[in-house]
Amino acid sequence: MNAALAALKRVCLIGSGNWGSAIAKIVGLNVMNQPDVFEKEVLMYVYEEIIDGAKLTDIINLEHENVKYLPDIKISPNVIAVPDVVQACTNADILIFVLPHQFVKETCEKMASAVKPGALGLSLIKGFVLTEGEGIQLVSNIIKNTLDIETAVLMGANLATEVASEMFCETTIACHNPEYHGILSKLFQTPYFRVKVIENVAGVEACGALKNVVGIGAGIVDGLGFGDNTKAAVIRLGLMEMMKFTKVFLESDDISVFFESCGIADLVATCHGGRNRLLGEAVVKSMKYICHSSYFEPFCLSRLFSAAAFSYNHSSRHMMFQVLYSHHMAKNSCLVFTYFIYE
Ligand SMILES: NC(=O)c1ccc[n+]([C@@H]2O[C@H](COP(=O)([O-])OP(=O)(O)OC[C@H]3O[C@@H](n4cnc5c(N)ncnc54)[C@H](O)[C@@H]3O)[C@@H](O)[C@H]2O)c1
Ligand SMILES: O=P(O)(O)OC[C@H](O)CO
Repeated sequence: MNAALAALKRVCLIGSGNWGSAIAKIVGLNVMNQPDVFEKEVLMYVYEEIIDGAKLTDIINLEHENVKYLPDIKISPNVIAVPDVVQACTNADILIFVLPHQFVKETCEKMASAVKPGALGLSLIKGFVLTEGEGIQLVSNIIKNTLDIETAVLMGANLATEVASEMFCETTIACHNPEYHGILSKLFQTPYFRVKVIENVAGVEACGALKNVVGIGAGIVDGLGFGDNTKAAVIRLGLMEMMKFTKVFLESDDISVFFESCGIADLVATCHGGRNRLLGEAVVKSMKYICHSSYFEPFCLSRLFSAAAFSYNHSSRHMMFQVLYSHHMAKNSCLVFTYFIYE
């Protein structure tokens, strides 16, 4: 192992929402319990908000609880909330990114001059970044290219509130450099949060992003009251589409990744207990009918990474749900999630 890897590691968290706060609980305790591996203090960048007249950072530092995004869960006191992202990342060796994907690029640009050369990035962000011109990009590539650091990912069937309540689950970490595998396990593994580390970063990350789309489809099925058999069909078809996407757009034939926690397990968890599922259900219940080719995006804001078209004909009970997620990616190529459900 090289000298840089052997020195004590300073960890920071970039993001502090529902998942960021749950992960802060794990990382804070693991860092404290391994003083031979990690520095004790973990700075956590918190996008400042005022809650009942008080700053969220002050509340977290006084009460050791993120009262807005993860109430009733205590975070260990060595996790210090800071509102300045540059302060949070300065001198850190491991930077854990857990922001909603739409904020990642601007946040990295602010951090660029302060990040330690040779630091390791780790993205827990599930989504793709869509920009005019460059099309769909992996979040890990945005971090890697903006900060010039190696970037790993962590994805899995990890609904934040369940993890925070210490209910058993598994997760998948992917990192190209095997020298980091051990330290990443030490940072995240607990008796209830079981870590497997592999090397297929793009495959793991694609699973985390694509399952959101299927989760919205599952919510639509729930909203329409179509039952568990239909939802199982959507999950199966969705998994096949996820595989097809990674083969076509990431040129990856590695299907083993779909059988890790980041794959089928996260798909099932999201389709039953995720917010993407809630979104799909809420859209159907609140709107009943959405014209064909109306754009889904305004309704779900950041939750969908691309434009989607949805149509439902109530009288014939025929539903079609499409996500045109490759529209901007390559000229003349367009892979489409399409669910046809007839009764
Ligand atoms: N919640 C889960 O169960 C869960 C589990 C696994 C992965 N994830 C993924 O983790 C990522 C973060 O999700 P979350 O659930 O923690 O978020 P969240 O929806 O709970 O919170 C949103 C966060 O964004 C912050 N924010 C708002 N405006 C901002 C800005 N302009 N700049 C920077 N930050 C801003 C808020 O302060 C808050 O911390 C997502 O990619 C999500 O898919 C979530
Ligand atoms: O609430 P969702 O749908 O964003 O899913 C949360 C997590 O990704 C589940 O692992």
